[in-house]
Amino acid sequence: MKLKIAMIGVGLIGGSLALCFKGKPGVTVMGYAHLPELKDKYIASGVVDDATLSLEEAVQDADFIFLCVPVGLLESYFGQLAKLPLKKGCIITDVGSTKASIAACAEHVRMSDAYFIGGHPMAGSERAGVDAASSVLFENAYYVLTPSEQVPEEAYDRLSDLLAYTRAQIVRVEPLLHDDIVGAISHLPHVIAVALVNQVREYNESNPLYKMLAAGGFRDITRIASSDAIVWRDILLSNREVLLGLLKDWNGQMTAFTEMLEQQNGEGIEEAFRQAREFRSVLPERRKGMISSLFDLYTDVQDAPGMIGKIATELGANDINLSNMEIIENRVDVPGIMRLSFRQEEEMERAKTLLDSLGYQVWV
Ligand SMILES: NC(=O)c1ccc[n+]([C@@H]2O[C@H](COP(=O)([O-])OP(=O)(O)OC[C@H]3O[C@@H](n4cnc5c(N)ncnc54)[C@H](O)[C@@H]3O)[C@@H](O)[C@H]2O)c1
Ligand SMILES: O=C(O)C(=O)C[C@]1(C(=O)O)C=C[C@@H](O)C=C1
Repeated sequence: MKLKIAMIGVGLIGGSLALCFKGKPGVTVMGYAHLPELKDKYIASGVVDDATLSLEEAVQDADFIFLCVPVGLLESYFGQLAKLPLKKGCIITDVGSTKASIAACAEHVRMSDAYFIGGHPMAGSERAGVDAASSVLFENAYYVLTPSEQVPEEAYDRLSDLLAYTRAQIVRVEPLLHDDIVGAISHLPHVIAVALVNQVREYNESNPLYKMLAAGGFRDITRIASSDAIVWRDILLSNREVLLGLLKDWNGQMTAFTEMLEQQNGEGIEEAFRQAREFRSVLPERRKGMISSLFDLYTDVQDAPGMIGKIATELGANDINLSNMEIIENRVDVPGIMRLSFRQEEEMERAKTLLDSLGYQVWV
């Protein structure tokens, strides 16, 4: 059986989905690019089988159309698709990080012969663009689908079957509930991370020691502050009402901390940390396939330039794939610390054993 899949927007998410589908039996993945340079890039990157600058050509005879553009562009694409001839039974889906406004928008546009099923893979990264795409991004992640009651089970099953190639776990959720929950666990954290980085950025203007001393804690809580500005502008504006409520509650949390500090309430602070640790300890494990799930090792480095090459060579010679390496502290008078990141836990363990045996002081 032949299947044509049209990817509208081939960035981090569209590109990662394309990589999951490309090369599967009978599947052809066609990318739509809105700029000539992107069309060439999509083809050269090998993420799609072909790419076109014509939306009509991209969706012609497509069995599935994936809208993988920033949320703010979806309304315009629904409008354009409604005017194009689509294959009977074609499934249109999106990957937007909000669902209620998108579902409402899709309902207003009559797309003859096609079904719309909202979607949202709960996996991603702070990176953007096709260069960041990965075939394992969705492995073990949840993939939310939000079909309306008008969508026949047969269409829902066809999309779920196709998404099996992502190795994500499909979960069906109501759009409004999705936005409440994802607002709290994804959108609010992005706002907090950005606000925190900007607060410290302002302090740093008067004293660069802020940046120099920023260590693990600051990095851990602020990785997502590097996320794409346009993608996140659209997400936050689309889930505005939910976020306004969440920010009110967040201000309440901050007020509680302010009061505990004013009253020197040590017990209250201890209790807040205990409750948070308990809840966090029952969150799902770091999911292996996700781009953001790197396994880190740390080691002391005396002479950084020489050491980087030496350690990379040792790991390479032992077939250990290093995903990233970075000196996170490097002052003339103090030994630096090097962070080595691996995609797989097993590779990190092998690197640890190897570096231990070579006399490096290594810790996880
Ligand atoms: N980044 C994440 O972690 C994440 C996770 C899940 C879902 N999402 C959702 O996925 C969608 C895409 O986000 P992303 O992270 O892949 O962003 P991205 O910037 O990596 O990809 C967006 C793609 O859309 C293309 N594009 C921009 N304007 C376009 C236009 N007018 N017409 C056609 N293509 C256009 C860009 O060139 C790019 O290829 C968003 O709706 C976002 O909410 C993001
Ligand atoms: O890991 C990250 O960098 C992400 O931001 C991924 C993340 C999230 O907040 O968990 C971001 C947006 C999504 O829509 C889904 C997942």
